[in-house]
Formats: sequence, C-alpha cells, structure tokens
Amino acid sequence: MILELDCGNSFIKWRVIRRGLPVVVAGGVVDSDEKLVDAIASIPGLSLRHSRMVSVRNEEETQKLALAITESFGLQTQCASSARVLAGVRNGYEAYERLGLDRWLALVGAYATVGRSCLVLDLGTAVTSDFVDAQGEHLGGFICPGMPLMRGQLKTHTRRIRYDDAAAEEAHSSFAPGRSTAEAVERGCTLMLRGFAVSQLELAHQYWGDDFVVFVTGGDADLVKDVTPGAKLVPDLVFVGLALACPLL
Ligand SMILES: Nc1ncnc2c1ncn2[C@@H]1O[C@H](COP(=O)(O)OP(=O)(O)OP(=O)(O)O)[C@@H](O)[C@H]1O
Ligand SMILES: CC(C)(CO)[C@@H](O)C(=O)NCCC(=O)O
Ligand SMILES: [K+]
Repeated sequence: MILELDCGNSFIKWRVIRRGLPVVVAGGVVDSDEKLVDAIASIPGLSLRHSRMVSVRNEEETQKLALAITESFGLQTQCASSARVLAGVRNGYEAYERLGLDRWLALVGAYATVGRSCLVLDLGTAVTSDFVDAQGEHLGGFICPGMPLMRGQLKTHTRRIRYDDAAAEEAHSSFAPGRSTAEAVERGCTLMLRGFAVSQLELAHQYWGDDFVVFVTGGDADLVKDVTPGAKLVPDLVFVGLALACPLL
C-alpha cells in the first residue's frame, strides 16, 4: 500500500491506496502532523510500503513531516519537486520552481487525464486557476484569496464582523442579500469566488471556444459547482499528478 500526502497551507490531506489499483483504502483531512500520525495509526490492517508527498510548506516543515512518517511507520517519503516538463506538460512559469507544487501536480493530473485543453480551479486556503492548452503548454494562471482568507481578513480588520461557525454554515442556504453579518459575509465572499470562477471560464472560452475541460478541486470546490456546469469535480486531482511526479522505483 502507498501512503499519499498533500500538505497544504492549512490542512494535510492524506490517503492510502493499493499499489497498481485505483482503490482508496483509507484517507482523511487533518490539521497537524501529530493528528496525521494518529489517524493513520488508528486504521487496522494497513501495510504501508511506500510514501509520497507534495507540500507547499517550507523545507523545514516538510522535512519535519517526512521525519514523523519515518519514525512512526519506517517509511522514506518521496517528495514531489518542481520540473520544467512532466507527463507531456510544460511549466509556464519563467522561474518554473516558483510555481506552487500543488498547482503543478493538479494541472499535470488534469492534462494527463484528458489530453485536451484544461482549466483547473483549486479552491483551498488560496484559490488558484491554471490554463493548459491542447499541446500541454501551461499558459499560467491566477492566485487569489480563498474563503478562509477572505473571512479572516474581514474579521481581523474590522471590530464588528463576528459570528460563529454554526451561523456561517446556515448562511450558505441561499444567495439572498444577507440579513445578518454571517449571511452578508459568507454569501458575499462566496459570490466573489463564483464571480472569479465565471471570469476564468470566459477566458477559457476566449482561448479555446468550447473545446476545453474544466476541473474543480480543493476543500471549497462545492461553492462554485453550479456556476461551472459540466466541470469535473475531482477532489483528489493533486494525487493524480503526484503519482506521475513520484512513480514507484
Ligand atoms: N473535511 C474538510 N476538512 C477541512 N476543510 C474542509 C473540509 N471540507 C471542506 N473544507 C474547506 O476547505 C477549505 C480548505 O481547502 P483545502 O483543504 O483544499 O486547502 P488547504 O490545505 O487549506 O490549503 P491549500 O490551498 O494550500 O491546499 C476550507 O475553507 C474548509 O472550509
Ligand atoms: C498558491 C498556493 C498557496 C495554493 O496552495 C501554492 O500553490 C503556493 O504557495 N504557490 C507558490 C506561488 C505560485 O504558485 O506562484
Ligand atoms: K491545494
């Protein structure tokens, strides 16, 4: 079995797959190295043989997590690294090593899946979009704040924007103008994300007409699903790219 880790800015997504089979044996989302180790250790019957990881954290934090995996499970973790070209895709950044590895693996995974022009939207702590054409040229993309950052900035820089998680969740029942702070902020920020998604679709139409595939991933993918009809909702897109970046030796 293979342990796969996607170490984002706020959360660590993990899963265990069977070698050679597209079968997910276990998986989850945690917010610390310790909870990751506990979560994996609590699953009975795992026989981990390999470990691979993509991380957008700094080198020190990434190595600390790899060390925790070695100490707890006796596994060396293969870490994805930047590349100019992978699986038929050419990185569009001038300084290719600066492109976030989560973006890189998601767009490589998307293109490898369909072999056609792709728009990849990833809605996490940050929201990103990336454009890959039918020849596998990455044209670049955009980065903007995601829901957690938009909410956080409003709370940090105002005195009176305060509400609890329960109110936040209830606010998502409609897009009517908010009649409470929670509704006003949650719906306002969601509408910003949806507007961004629509603008990305428009750009893709300008480039490629109707001949492209939209992939949506990340913890907040659901917030844009009804403005991206026909999009492929692929929560584990980064892992598709990770398998290409870190094939088993
Ligand atoms: N099971 C879950 N656990 C944690 N967050 C979740 C979950 N489901 C949805 N979310 C939402 O997903 C968002 C975080 O997205 P995601 O986990 O893709 O990104 P991240 O790891 O924080 O950051 P990055 O963008 O660097 O990957 C949060 O807004 C959170 O509300
Ligand atoms: C944009 C994020 C934070 C999204 O997770 C990540 O891909 C990242 O840290 N990227 C580095 C900057 C860049 O991609 O240009
Ligand atoms: K991500």
